[in-house]
Amino acid sequence: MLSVETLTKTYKTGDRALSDVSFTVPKGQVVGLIGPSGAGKSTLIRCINRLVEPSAGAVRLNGADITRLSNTELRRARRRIGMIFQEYALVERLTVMENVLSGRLGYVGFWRSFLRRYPAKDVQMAYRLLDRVGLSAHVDKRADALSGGQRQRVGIARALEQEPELLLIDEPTASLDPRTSRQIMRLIVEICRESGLPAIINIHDVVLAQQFTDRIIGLQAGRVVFDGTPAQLTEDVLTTIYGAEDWTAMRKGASEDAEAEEEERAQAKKLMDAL
Ligand SMILES: Nc1ncnc2c1ncn2[C@@H]1O[C@H](COP(=O)(O)OP(=O)(O)OP(=O)(O)O)[C@@H](O)[C@H]1O
Repeated sequence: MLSVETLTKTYKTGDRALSDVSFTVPKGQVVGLIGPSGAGKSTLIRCINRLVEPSAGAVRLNGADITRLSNTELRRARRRIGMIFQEYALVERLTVMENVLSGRLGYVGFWRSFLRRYPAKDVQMAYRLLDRVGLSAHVDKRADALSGGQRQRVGIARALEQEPELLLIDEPTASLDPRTSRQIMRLIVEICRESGLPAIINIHDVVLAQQFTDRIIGLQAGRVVFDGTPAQLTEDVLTTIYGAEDWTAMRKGASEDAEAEEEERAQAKKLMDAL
């Protein structure tokens, strides 16, 4: 379980990015983190793994307060926090398997990883995970030969190869088309449920967050202004989080995406019927 307690961050510039943010995420729960640009979503994710040092408050992962750890202890704790990124962060010239195995870098010694001699159990786990994310047929391909959706699947398998106790996910679908985005969100949520992993997903796409996550936390100017189920996220709440103008624009964008996709589907059906 993850517990964030009165977390506050003030940058050196004086910007107060987070104010007294508190919530807990139980095992297996997927939380969508939403809010307008500058609300503090990235800062929150980065404070949880201490890529950004919090100014005050605590972050407890299964009991241990991450904000109080020494550098050595922090390195060890970070092994247990899997990150998934918008731009995948793969090593392009390495194979799918090698990219997944790099999730073990925090565990194996330097020479072993340098020589790419991973223990057999790590390799077995990587095969199992690649099968789970649907990439069994692409194990030996170079990362730069994959589609965006396949790359993100490698990113997911690499994070899981760390045997994490928490997943922090930053805009996992921002570089993907709407259909692939839904597949990736579905995969992430299924995996978290089946392995009891808590996850926080920083996500711009409110419709996608509502469709797939268990719970949504809305940030505005560094404060939690909504914490509830997707069903509780009403138009009124969204207007409060984003402001009337921005929410109307976002909603219009989302319905245009859905219309474009419907159109695409109809075209594809016509083509199939004509064959
Ligand atoms: N390194 C930094 N130094 C100073 N201020 C920062 C820094 N990083 C972020 N901020 C400020 O902290 C606030 C929150 O920024 P943050 O990037 O966390 O928001 P966000 O919700 O992730 O935005 P976006 O959706 O645009 O990525 C903003 O006011 C931002 O200007």
